[in-house]
Amino acid sequence: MNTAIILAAGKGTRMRAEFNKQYLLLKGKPIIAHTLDVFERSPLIDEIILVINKDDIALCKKNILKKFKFKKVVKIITGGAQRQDSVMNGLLHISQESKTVLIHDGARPLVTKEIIKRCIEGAEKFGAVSAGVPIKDTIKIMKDDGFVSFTPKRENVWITQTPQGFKSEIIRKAHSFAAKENLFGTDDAMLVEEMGIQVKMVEGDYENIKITTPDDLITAEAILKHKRR
Ligand SMILES: Nc1ccn([C@@H]2O[C@H](COP(=O)(O)OP(=O)(O)OP(=O)(O)O)[C@@H](O)[C@H]2O)c(=O)n1
Ligand SMILES: C[C@](O)(CO)[C@H](O)COP(=O)(O)O
Repeated sequence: MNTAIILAAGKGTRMRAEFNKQYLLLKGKPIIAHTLDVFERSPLIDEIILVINKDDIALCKKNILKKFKFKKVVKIITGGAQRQDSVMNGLLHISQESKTVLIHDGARPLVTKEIIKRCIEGAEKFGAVSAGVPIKDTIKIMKDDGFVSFTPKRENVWITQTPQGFKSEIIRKAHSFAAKENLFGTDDAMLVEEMGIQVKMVEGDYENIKITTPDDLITAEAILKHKRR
């Protein structure tokens, strides 16, 4: 059984919208509905755990789940203060039979069934994977004083995306380990790496952007218009 944990319990601060960015419309449809739709339509996903803000539950049930008839959303869980806490809450509710878990940002609505497939197959084969794309620009690692510390070789630098996929026992152990050691990661793969487990990068898509700031909405609209999705 394959489970998707879809994270939508953030505050969307950087979006500077009047309400949570997950419910902003993209081509007339809420961002979170776009995201859920791709996982709903993937034949490889058996169940979806949706993690949202407590205050959004009633609206989400009415305007998203009922309206778009998502049948694979088996549980709606409230998130936590940090993304990592929201993931942990989601992990506590996956089915016992779940062998593979994909963890995905609800704010990445342009994910595709092909990326989902690569992440599931990669997680089954390697135990831990992350979607990503090779960086196109040169990266500078900075010192606190604003001067460059060093420039990593571009061929070794990827932009991390989601989904990130894991064998369920690996990601459960990683989050328990992080909680015990008081480790914080901005993604889930970091926590697995901290346990000395290698994470394999799998091909994401440059269009699989995270809707974080207002300009990302313009980019996403343009991608959807161009793709006529
Ligand atoms: N406590 C949190 C924080 C984030 N997320 C989710 O994790 C994804 C990636 O986080 P990000 O893009 O940073 O969203 P926000 O935290 O809402 O944005 P900001 O940092 O601008 O407040 C988003 O789908 C967000 O809803 C979550 O479920 N729970
Ligand atoms: C998980 C992630 O999307 C990988 O790039 C990113 O780390 C999420 O960061 P955020 O600050 O929670 O958006």
